[in-house]
Amino acid sequence: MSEPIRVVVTGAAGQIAYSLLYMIAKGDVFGPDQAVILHLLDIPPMMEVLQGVVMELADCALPLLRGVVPTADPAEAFKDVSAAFLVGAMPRKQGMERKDLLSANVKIFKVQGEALNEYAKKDVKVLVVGNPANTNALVCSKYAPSIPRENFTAMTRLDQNRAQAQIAAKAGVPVNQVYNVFIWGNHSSTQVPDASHAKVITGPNTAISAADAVKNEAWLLAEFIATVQKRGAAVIAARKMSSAMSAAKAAADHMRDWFRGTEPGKYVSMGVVSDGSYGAPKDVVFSFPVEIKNGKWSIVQGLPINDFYQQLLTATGKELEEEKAEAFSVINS
Ligand SMILES: NC(=O)C1=CN([C@@H]2O[C@H](COP(=O)(O)OP(=O)(O)OC[C@H]3O[C@@H](n4cnc5c(N)ncnc54)[C@H](O)[C@@H]3O)[C@@H](O)[C@H]2O)C=CC1
Ligand SMILES: O=C([O-])CC(=O)C(=O)O
Repeated sequence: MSEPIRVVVTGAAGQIAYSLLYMIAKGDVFGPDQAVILHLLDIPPMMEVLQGVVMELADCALPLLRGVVPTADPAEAFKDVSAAFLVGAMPRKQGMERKDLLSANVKIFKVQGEALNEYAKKDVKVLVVGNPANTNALVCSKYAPSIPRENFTAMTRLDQNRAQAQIAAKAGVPVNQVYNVFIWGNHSSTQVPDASHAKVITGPNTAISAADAVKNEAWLLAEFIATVQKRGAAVIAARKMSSAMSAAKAAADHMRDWFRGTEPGKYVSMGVVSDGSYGAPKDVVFSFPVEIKNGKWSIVQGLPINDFYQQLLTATGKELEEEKAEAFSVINS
């Protein structure tokens, strides 16, 4: 058993954290041999609620959990952390787009970027979940210049998991028989769920394209895309609150793969600072298919993209550039 690592979860008294903390503390993310000390950040009015979460974590009697630090002080929360789940932010309500949260949330990520810069380990891996996640991650990275930009990522794994589940249901196979469906661009309704490279496992050493498995190209190009793009809003309409259990699972998946790597030939979606690959605008946080080895992600290169998807990629990239401009005008106002 190695030394415990320190992991911060912000918004620790909120709904996503309620599921996520359990997954981290029981070893789903950093593995069964990695002990953790959890730093729980929330705002001062939530400290009593947070104490309840601390009590429940103790009552789970989890052997990998070696300490819990509940706090409202970013300096204490980010001190020496190796991984940061930035969840704490306002969620949207019915009828809103995620970018409508920019003015409420973007300043949180400036403050937390500064705190990461000052107090976290320099190799900290940061996952931004709070919406609008891509632009918040970009802002956070800008205010943490001493930490490499590739250490700041935004969550599009929930969208990928949704896409995988839709294809599995349509093809009539378990979800783990579907791979290489991924998400381009923004975690917003302009995101591009791309099944054109996806495969469905049909036997011990055989796989066919998702198109052949679902036998319905029109569905893949229209209803599938729209369902994934609008799934967050559909959950809000039904639950009157935004996705939480599935968001926590996706955050755990994202960080697990980042720390522990992806299987050869299998891609995952991550919002990362764009280098302009596939014609995406540079210097926005854009979701790409990535492969991960030794704790480092790299964008999968050379995938053929047809005109249909290219147009959608251009539109989601444009939205990210607009969000970026708005975010910095809010910060500078
Ligand atoms: N990227 C994605 O796929 C997804 C993102 N989200 C986003 O995640 C965020 C959190 O969602 P929920 O947990 O459902 O919300 P919630 O309202 O249940 O919890 C948010 C928590 O953050 C805390 N908080 C607010 N400002 C903070 C600050 N400056 N520092 C630390 N904590 C702070 C609040 O007090 C609250 O306890 C929302 O912005 C939501 O839209 C939700 C689902 C999926
Ligand atoms: O839809 C929302 O506002 C929450 C979210 O990001 C999602 O469920 O994908």
